Amino acid sequence: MGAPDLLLPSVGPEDAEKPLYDPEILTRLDWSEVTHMKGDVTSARPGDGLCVRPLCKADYDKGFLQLLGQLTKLGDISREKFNERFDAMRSCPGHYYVTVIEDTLLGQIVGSATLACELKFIRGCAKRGRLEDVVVNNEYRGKQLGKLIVTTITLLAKEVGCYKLGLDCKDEMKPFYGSLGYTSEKGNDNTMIIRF
Ligand SMILES: CC(=O)SCCNC(=O)CCNC(=O)[C@H](O)C(C)(C)COP(=O)(O)OP(=O)(O)OC[C@H]1O[C@@H](n2cnc3c(N)ncnc32)[C@H](O)[C@@H]1OP(=O)(O)O
Repeated sequence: MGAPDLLLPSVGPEDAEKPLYDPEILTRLDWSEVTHMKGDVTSARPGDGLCVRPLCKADYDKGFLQLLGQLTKLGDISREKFNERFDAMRSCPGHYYVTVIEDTLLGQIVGSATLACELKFIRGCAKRGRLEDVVVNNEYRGKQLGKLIVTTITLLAKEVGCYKLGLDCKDEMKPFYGSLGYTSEKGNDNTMIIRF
């Protein structure tokens, strides 16, 4: 028996394409009351060559992390570390919905956002959603992909039973989220944090 090939990918092709969450949920989103998308764009009809779907491990090779690098500091993330984090998320069904837009013609991830769900005791054991890590590749901005990915996550949160969906953003982003139905609550428009 020869020495193991160290260049082999750590996951087989089937595992690489396995979605983080059931993509069927995306087919159930109700876009009927969304009026802010031009050209009747939805997650099912995102535009020529585009596809909205859950993250999969193969996206490591499709520029997913480089895209997140346009949002914030990324750090050094090996394939192994990425796969471990992906598996940890997939082992908590109903909690992590990392959703991407792929340009299928180029095989590149060009947009992403995450719905993270938090289970509560309050409100009769309710579920609260958080919209996280919204980013569109800078070469694709201004083409409604930001609106598309945020609206997809908003409808997804409703579909999976969140009673509310929150986000933190800089002041300059408030008009963007405001145009998509998000509001600051009266007397509670400051989110306070402690960084570690
Ligand atoms: C909860 C969070 O994750 S907050 C972090 C948000 N992400 C970032 O700041 C990362 C860097 N920025 C980006 O990736 C992109 O600029 C995004 C995601 C904010 C917007 O993506 P785009 O694809 O350019 O947005 P899209 O084309 O859908 O624009 C929608 C509307 O929002 C407006 N808009 C877009 N970006 C901004 C902005 N930074 N500030 C104010 N308005 C904006 C557009 O002018 C457009 O208005 P229109 O419909 O009247 O033409």
